[in-house]
Amino acid sequence: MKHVEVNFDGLVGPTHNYAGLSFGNVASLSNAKATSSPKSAAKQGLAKMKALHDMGMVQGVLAPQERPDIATLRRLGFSGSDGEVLIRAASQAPQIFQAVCSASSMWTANAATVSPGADTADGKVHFTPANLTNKFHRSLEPQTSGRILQAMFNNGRYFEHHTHLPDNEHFGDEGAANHTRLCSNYGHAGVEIFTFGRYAFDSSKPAPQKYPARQTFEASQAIARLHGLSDENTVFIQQNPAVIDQGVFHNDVIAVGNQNVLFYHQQAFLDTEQKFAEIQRKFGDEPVHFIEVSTNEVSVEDAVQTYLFNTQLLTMQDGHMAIIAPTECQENPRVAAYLAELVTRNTPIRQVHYFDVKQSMRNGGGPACLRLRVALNDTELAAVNPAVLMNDELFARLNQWVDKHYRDELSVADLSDPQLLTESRTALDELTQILKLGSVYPFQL
Ligand SMILES: NCCC[C@H](NC(=O)CCC(=O)O)C(=O)O
Repeated sequence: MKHVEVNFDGLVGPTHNYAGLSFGNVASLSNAKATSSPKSAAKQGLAKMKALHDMGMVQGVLAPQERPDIATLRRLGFSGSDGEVLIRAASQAPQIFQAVCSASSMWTANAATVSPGADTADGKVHFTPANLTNKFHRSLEPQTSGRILQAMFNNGRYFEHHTHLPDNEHFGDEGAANHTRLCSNYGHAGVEIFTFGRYAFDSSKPAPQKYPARQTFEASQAIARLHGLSDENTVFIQQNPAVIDQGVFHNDVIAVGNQNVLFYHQQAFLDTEQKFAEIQRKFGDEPVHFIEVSTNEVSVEDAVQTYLFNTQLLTMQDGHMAIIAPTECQENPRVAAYLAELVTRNTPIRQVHYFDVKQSMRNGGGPACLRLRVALNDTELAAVNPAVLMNDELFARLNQWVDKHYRDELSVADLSDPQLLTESRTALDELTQILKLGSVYPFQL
């Protein structure tokens, strides 16, 4: 049986904007209030999806969420017609209003944690949407993420969907951005590495001082239990609190893994030596390539600015690996030199491909944030809703859809235009037909 890793990229929604909502995420705060381009953001994302499809990867699309989120504004006491709710919230509580307009569901690495059937006790692929409790604008995502994932992986024989963890900081869960899976082959049981930022129930343990640790140890453990993972194929490792305080708000800003490679920064973790020995022991006889980037080669600051580690590490059809990097890496001489040298070393990584995803980068989301990985065998892949898988026709159709519905420019002030709500709902209604998702949005239920 053949096994592949499918990347499901988030399609950028029509309200993509820069509102400075993510304390601890340097790019989000420094680009607050800049004018965005939802149309070019969506097209940059689609171009990356199409390029990966053309490289021979199986590529999927994950639909965006309904924004502005009128249902949440009603829960918060704003009333009247949908237009009145919007106008009232925008004038009475502009910050809350901006948060319910965020297109942050585009970063699908935070949509869920996924464990492939090779790792789970019942042999099914398990999905748990991330509760994203640390940021209000992101905490609005899990229910709709769950419905969209159900509509994409809609077969109880192969796919198991869990409810997101309790909505509380103790169980703060950021999904696959803090989860890496190493394996000798996508179809073999692997080692699932859960990286957490702090212990929720033990304040004596190390924790960041300046910026929040979004993922807790207890949340990571709950996901491993829900997914039926064994001790022998899980490792829990703490992120170095000092790098969280330098803007590494998710582990995928400082490390990325694929198959037998873990590419990481020297300062990424705590107890690195001991934990890597555990990873190697659980991985088995074949050696893991632990590719460490030292602080001398690339500083944490450069890593945060360029997203060197928020890259996709993909196994190409010839068995070698390629790095999918943002153009910010190419523009930084130290990082560009590092990558040029890396591909000449004796490791599985042989190529680097640069992509312009600047619209997403300005909010702190690189190529890896934009995708959710799902390792599947042939039978499971055949059970995935085929309308969400990228091909030439879907690429053309989605580009036309973006051209028809998206604005070229959007400023924070434009978010209170009632017309934007109508445009967004019209676009999403049509999208659910293109992707054959059925009714997934609050306005459709
Ligand atoms: N994995 C990348 C996630 C980036 C995301 N940025 C944001 O939500 C910024 C939105 C804004 O500031 O408008 C976050 O921090 O969770």
